[in-house]
Amino acid sequence: MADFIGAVDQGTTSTRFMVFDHDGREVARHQLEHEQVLPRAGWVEHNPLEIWDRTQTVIGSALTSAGLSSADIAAIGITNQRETAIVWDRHTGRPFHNAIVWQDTRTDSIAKALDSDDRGQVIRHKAGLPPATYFSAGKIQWILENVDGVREAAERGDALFGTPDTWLVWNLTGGPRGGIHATDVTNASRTMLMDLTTLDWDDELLGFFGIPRRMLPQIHASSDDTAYGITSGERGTAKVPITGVLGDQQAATVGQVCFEPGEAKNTYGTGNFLLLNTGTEIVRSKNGLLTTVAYQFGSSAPVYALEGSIAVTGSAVQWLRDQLGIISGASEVETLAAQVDDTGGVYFVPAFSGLFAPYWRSDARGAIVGLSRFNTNAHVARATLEAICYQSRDVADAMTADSGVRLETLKVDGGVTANRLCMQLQADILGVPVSKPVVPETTALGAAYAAGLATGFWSGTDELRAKWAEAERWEPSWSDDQRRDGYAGWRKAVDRTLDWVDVD
Ligand SMILES: Nc1ncnc2c1ncn2[C@@H]1O[C@H](COP(=O)(O)OP(=O)(O)O)[C@@H](O)[C@H]1O
Ligand SMILES: O=P(O)(O)OC[C@H](O)CO
Repeated sequence: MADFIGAVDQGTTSTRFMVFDHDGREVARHQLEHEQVLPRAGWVEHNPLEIWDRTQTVIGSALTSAGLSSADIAAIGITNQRETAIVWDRHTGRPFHNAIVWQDTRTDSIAKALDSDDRGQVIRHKAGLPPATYFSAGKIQWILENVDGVREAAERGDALFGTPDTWLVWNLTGGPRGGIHATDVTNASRTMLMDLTTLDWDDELLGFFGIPRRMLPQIHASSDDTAYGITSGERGTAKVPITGVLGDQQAATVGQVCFEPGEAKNTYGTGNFLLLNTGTEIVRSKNGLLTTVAYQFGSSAPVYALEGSIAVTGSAVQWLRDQLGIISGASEVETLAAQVDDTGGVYFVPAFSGLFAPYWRSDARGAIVGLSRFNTNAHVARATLEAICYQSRDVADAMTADSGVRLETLKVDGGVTANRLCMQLQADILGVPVSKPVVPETTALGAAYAAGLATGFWSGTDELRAKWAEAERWEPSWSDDQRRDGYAGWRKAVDRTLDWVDVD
């Protein structure tokens, strides 16, 4: 009897496999990091074969550690870092190039050119995204133009494109021996090639980037009991149906059971991703947010979201550790920041590779401003935590402006939420309570939920909603004046970072 659902969470820094029982409780997990390949300033790559190898290992090890076999797993869900582009040979399974990761900025000139004429507006309208280096299409174009033989292979139908979900589904279902080439609506909505209204690849968008349609996977619902096939049986993954696929931030939205319009979650990891469910309505942002597909379960209508994507939040804490050396582990930032009552006038804007939402300024670079001789490492540490919260405030304000929805509570998850001081600062800076669930692994849980809904393991969203429970809550403690003045200082600091580098 298969009593469990498995979930692969293929993230930017690591890949994990988790097993959940019918109550949504974790019964097994294994996680492995992969190399961050940084060939030049601004370039970030992953080795797709390493990711595939890690995926097989974590599945096998998690099952073994819990004394389970694949016969105990009713279905698998896959969730993944989004936008990251992989192009490979359908006959050999060998990638033509390393994966170009969502953080990579090599396609700056491609993005800029699109925004210099009408194409930028067409893309915004059809795909719901602003031209930026973040999305997959420019990365595919770069591979087609810079790697020998790929364009010809793509025209012949021998080169396949996929985000990490597609790469893993194809490999898990047999690879060159009949692997299924598929993606879901949420991942497709991040490529810049899908029309949000038709949920299909769009020829005009494909034309902007010179991408042959034959390279692209079939788009399916996020929860589907047949489209993604059955695992082929290598290394502990025998004959399990893959019935859920969705991007990691959308999976966290599902794991946080944000099923009603107006419900939102914020995930604090390498970057931050705040998603607001807007229901079956497509809300086009006028304030620098993305319009994206939140999920589609089976044949039901797709549910959309507004998203504020922030590139650098938890990774700014890593920078304090690795580059400045003022802490030796991420959790130490809390102790250091708690040594002072405030930042002593310091603001840190970690615009390491420009600013994502709501600014979309690739000409910005990081700045620490407001320094006086009085300031210490502790002020910088506290300013780093505040920067995570102020960037989230920027996107929350943009969401209110776009949708009219004023958050009543912010549901949070991700690695940084272990930092209680940061969560208190978030409540103070937003002026709304911050709430963290009992199961912090909302991303893997959301993928498991999508997979389990498809097979009837769970009956529907009402059953899932009943499983959500609060573990911790932080109430705002700042006065309105303090909140207003603090935010005004942040906006001034952001201004200082703009127009810093010449992207041409
Ligand atoms: N106690 C902490 N305080 C602040 N940041 C933290 C803390 N613990 C972890 N982090 C940050 O959280 C991030 C990892 O979170 P995680 O959710 O695993 O991210 P991802 O899925 O993006 O890899 C790292 O950038 C790390 O610096
Ligand atoms: O892998 P994560 O958790 O850093 O998430 C990355 C996002 O999907 C990028 O859009």
